[in-house]
Amino acid sequence: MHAEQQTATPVLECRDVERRFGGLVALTGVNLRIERGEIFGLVGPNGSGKTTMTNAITGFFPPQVGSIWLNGREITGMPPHKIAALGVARTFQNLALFNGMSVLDNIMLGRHIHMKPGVVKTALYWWLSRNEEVAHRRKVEEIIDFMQLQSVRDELVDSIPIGLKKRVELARALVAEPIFLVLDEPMAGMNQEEKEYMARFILDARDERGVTVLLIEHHMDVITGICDRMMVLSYGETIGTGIPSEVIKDERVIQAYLGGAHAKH
Ligand SMILES: Nc1ncnc2c1ncn2[C@@H]1O[C@H](COP(=O)(O)OP(=O)(O)OP(=O)(O)O)[C@@H](O)[C@H]1O
Repeated sequence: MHAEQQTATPVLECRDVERRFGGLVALTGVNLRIERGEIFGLVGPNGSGKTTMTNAITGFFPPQVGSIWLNGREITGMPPHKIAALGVARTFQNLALFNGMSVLDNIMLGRHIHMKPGVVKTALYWWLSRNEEVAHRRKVEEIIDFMQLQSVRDELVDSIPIGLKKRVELARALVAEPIFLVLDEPMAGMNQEEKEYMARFILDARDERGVTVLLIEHHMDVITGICDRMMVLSYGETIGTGIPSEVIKDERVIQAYLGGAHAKH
């Protein structure tokens, strides 16, 4: 999808977002519009505000100024679990898996937003709960197949390599059946082959599961390879937005980021 295919209601819209931490302005005047089915890249040097942006969108650190909209509904200031329940899933820059638990159980945790709580219900309507559990398990198995994790499904998550751990994180996000997926450096620490696999899974998540993606990534080859559009942050401000092949030629972007020590290929 390209910019000219804009839909009436974007999946995600940020209007004039500002986030401060004490005296530090981590984001200011950030406007962002992500259309349905886009893979949107967010790049910038270390400390430019990328993770702050994901934390603002997912409700962990709401903006103090501006607003955030999901499918036309304002979500500014909602707690993270409510935003998750509206269809936003994320993976974290530093792995957030539960060591000591299997790959399967880690992925199963991603279903919690679809599980109905209540001991009473479980006790009185055990048969209904069982049906529900079967449905959750079916979804989890579907995603394990989709992410090609069958061979490690029963392994402890601590015992598998980093490339597979990142895949488990993506699987856990996908079992939540999100409409919008925020990926914070999903390829960090990966070798070339693992990066290519991950890029393929992200494309398939969009193409086969209809997920719209915000992708934070330092590797510019990944951004230019799979993103429809991108935005560049520098010191909390937007310095470029558009189609990757054009944005990477912008002099300001080259100065702030691509020509700097942070660019990785
Ligand atoms: N919880 C916080 N408390 C205080 N300062 C914070 C907090 N989170 C982020 N910051 C500051 O906000 C600025 C932006 O940080 P952020 O982590 O969003 O950058 P980033 O672009 O994601 O960097 P990196 O590529 O290193 O992950 C930095 O100066 C950082 O120190």
